[in-house]
Amino acid sequence: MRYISTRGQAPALNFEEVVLTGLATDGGLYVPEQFPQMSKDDIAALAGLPYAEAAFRIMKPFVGDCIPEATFKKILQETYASFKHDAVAPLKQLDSNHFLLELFHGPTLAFKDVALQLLGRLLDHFLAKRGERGVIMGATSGDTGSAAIEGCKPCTHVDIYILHPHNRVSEVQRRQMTTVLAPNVHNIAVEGDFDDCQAMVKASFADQSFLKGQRLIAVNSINWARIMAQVVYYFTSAVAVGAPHREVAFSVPSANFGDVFAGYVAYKMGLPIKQLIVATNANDILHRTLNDNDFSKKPLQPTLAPSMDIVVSSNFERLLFDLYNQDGQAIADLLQKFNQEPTQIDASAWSKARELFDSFSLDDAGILKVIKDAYEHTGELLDPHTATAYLASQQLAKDASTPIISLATAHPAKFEEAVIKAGFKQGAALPESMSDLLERKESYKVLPADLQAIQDEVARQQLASRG
Ligand SMILES: Cc1ncc(COP(=O)(O)O)c(C=O)c1O
Ligand SMILES: N[C@@H](CCOP(=O)(O)O)C(=O)O
Repeated sequence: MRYISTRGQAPALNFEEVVLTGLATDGGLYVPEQFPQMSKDDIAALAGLPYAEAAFRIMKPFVGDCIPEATFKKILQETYASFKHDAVAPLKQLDSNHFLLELFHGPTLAFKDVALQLLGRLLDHFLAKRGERGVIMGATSGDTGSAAIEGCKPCTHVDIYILHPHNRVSEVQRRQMTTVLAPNVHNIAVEGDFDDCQAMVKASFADQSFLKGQRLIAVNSINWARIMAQVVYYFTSAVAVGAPHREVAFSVPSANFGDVFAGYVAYKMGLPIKQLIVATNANDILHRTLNDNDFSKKPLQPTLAPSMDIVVSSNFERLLFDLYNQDGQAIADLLQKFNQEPTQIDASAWSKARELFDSFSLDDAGILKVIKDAYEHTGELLDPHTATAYLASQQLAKDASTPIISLATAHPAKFEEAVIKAGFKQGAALPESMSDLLERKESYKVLPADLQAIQDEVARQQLASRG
């Protein structure tokens, strides 16, 4: 399997190189040159398999011969043994046709664990084989950070720097990152928003001279392995409700577009997906683009679903690249225009997207109402991100005979403020392993949203720890 850049100029890479490279040298994101295909029989054969075995069959074509089969199987078994639920991503039936895919049974209670528990292990495997160390820089609006730290903390070959927007993540989210006091873990609270953090991480890939030759690695969904691992639960959940003999729809809380793009990859691989609903909070750029072809930025608004407080959505570029028939130059031109002024995507590309995608946006008042109503009707306490997808699935489902699966992307215990504002006396309880989280010692540095200041800090820490 070869991977190519969405901007068309960077060299093609294999899986190992893609995992260790992050952003392409032309500023694009890597995607497989062709999507591997799963036949009806391949998909049907996933029924009843342990999650790690299904993951092996679905991911193997992406990995190619970069990892020996037995080693990859072992890595997957260890990865998914870290989840609290045997099914890893269990499906709960809410009514005759509506299902909730619980993706929060990993160590940090969000869907990011599904991919980041794997990515940490893949990085250790490749770096150990090469006898190298790497520096990870990641941006988080709340969940990627802790999942990346948890996934990479045991890695003996990496130092990790996570940038989060200061005072814009929930207290539980912040503490899940800042109370990990391992010597290779560094937290930076940036006086800005998530877009600032993500832009500085991407700029650091473009010019890595501050690292004096050390390798820079991405843990955001820039990294293809993140998307690849998320493709698996689209297959496993669809098979559980009748695929490949039946079409399935998904409703996905969305922001950086990595999760729903993984659904698109599953569709391209042959999974019979009838509809992908992109659900957003009040930061509605994805909804405006998909619904009205209004591809324009609006100022970022802090919301009660803070992990989705994103305007510049990284992975949308991967979808555009596919819709534009892999024309990297056209993507580079479009994104340059988008950065300067409101624009539109090409009409035929947009129409193609509309055949599969629908979209939805929900403000804070709506989120609170959904949390309350869903609890009354189903007994499920939804987190504020999941709430957007839950309502979207009810309002946008195409027909009553297609099962629709809403992705539950985080555990409500991470978002006490929203749960209390929705009318509950207290937030959901944290699991036993985290019961003392609010008393643990924290360590993080507050820095301005200034690239030089961030890179100086990383370089200083690297010098101090590695000499
Ligand atoms: C809880 C939660 N739900 C949904 C999302 C959106 O996922 P994506 O960025 O892959 O679109 C995120 C993070 O972005 C998240 O942390
Ligand atoms: N919502 C994310 C934002 C980063 O997205 P990623 O999927 O590209 O890592 C977060 O919680 O940090």
